[in-house]
Amino acid sequence: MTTERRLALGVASLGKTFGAVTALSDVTLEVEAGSVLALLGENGAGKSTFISLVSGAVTPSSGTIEISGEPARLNSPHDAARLGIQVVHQEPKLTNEGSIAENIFLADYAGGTGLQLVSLRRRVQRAETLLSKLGLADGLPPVTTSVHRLSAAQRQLVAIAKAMATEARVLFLDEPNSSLTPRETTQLWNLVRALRDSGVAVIVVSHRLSELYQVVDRVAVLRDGRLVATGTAAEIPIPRAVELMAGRQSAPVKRAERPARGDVVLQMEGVHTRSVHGVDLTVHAGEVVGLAGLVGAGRTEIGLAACGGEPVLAGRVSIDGRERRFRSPRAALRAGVVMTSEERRRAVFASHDVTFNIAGSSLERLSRLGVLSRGRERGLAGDWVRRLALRGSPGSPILSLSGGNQQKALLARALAVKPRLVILDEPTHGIDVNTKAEISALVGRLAAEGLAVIFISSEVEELLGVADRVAVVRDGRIVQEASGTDGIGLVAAALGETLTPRTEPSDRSGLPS
Ligand SMILES: Nc1ncnc2c1ncn2[C@@H]1O[C@H](COP(=O)(O)OP(=O)(O)OP(=O)(O)O)[C@@H](O)[C@H]1O
Repeated sequence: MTTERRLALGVASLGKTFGAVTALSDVTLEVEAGSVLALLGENGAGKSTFISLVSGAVTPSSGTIEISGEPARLNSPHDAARLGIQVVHQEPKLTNEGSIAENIFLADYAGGTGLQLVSLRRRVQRAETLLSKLGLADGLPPVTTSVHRLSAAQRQLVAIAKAMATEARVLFLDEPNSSLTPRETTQLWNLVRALRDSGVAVIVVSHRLSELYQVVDRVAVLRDGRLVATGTAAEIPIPRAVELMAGRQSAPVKRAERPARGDVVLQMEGVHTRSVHGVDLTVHAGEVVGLAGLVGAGRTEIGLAACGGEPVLAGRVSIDGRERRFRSPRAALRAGVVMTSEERRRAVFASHDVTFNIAGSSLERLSRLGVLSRGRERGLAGDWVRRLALRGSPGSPILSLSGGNQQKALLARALAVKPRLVILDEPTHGIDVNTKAEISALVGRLAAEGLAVIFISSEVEELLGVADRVAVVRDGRIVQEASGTDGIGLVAAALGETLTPRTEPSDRSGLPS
């Protein structure tokens, strides 16, 4: 094995503007073969733009790119792929009907001709060989298994295997661990280490810094589109990275002291829906109740049952002591119950601007005699843009915002209706560390003013910081409840250590029952 340092990727003075917005400016960076680089930055700092430029999806406005020491002109992702650049996105685009083997070797269909160049049997063999070379043979079901049967973590592994089937030399992983349990993340990092040891340059974007730092060698920090620091993980430890990302020292966000909880706002008694089985849950005014559990455990479905998103088949849902049978989320909204969706892409009003995306659920309140006041709409949106430090002007198309900033707009839309009860489903997915802490603090302040909150999160640390009480959900049931820092801490520890991938058949949470 050679000890010679080889550059896998080099960019010089790389920049990109979108109209008046400078997304990336004058970035010069080198990434060695056989290393893992963390690309850090707050929401809107330019990370996705960097990936898009280097992977040929977007053309730079300025600067140069070198791949394996050779200048590269990338006119398409295909050009970049030929030169060994691959990107695995947070939700990998896999063909659900296809098997693992078919997905990995999709490129073996002759481009555009529909011709199958390699027999199925051969593909199965090649997939098995590749997976065992990558050390994944035991982490995945047989390669003939259909991809739609896989967990989020297994889909990530298949997407990486697919990227490696093309002999990638530079692999970008965009928020690969954001929906994974700690155990799944460990498995993913083992794969990343194996790739690094085989000479691949792996560049990882993630807002879950403590997990990310388990695997990275070097760190590069972007702020406002500029590269503000590079160094080893030891030279730029997490607290320093967070400061560099923000451009200021971040004061620890203190948990807001809350007065004693108020009256019961939500009461669910023996609630059954298609996927919820006999749930009892009470949330008081001024209380934040966390719902913990695996992706797919039924946390979202409990929220949907409370807000008219899923028909209640049996049991009772009461708001402020009155039984309600909401026929739709819109009906629940009128009663002051609102839920944010974890599926950002479906929840944004894609063809509208930031203002409408924030004010969209408050239009009745902003209207007089049925006429919408544009001034009040803009005022409301502007207020939330400031409160959430949302990066993007109120008049910008929502899709021109970075992912994390779109997420903030959705959160603002829910809070702007001044609800009695808000159900937040993974509200900080894709949100940077500082903003995440600010959002927890904001939720705490709103609770202190009397809001009742259900906070769904797969990040146990976050629940520890924000929730007064945590209910653990498994298979559509609440299997455990805990309150107080110690109780929640115990639940958090149990979740962190024992969660297992969701395709495992029997006991899926491993929690003490
Ligand atoms: N197509 C576009 N049109 C206009 N502005 C854009 C476009 N794409 C990105 N931007 C802007 O460029 C800036 C950088 O966005 P980018 O998506 O690269 O950030 P990011 O670091 O990936 O953020 P996040 O952590 O939220 O994903 C943002 O201000 C964003 O609004």
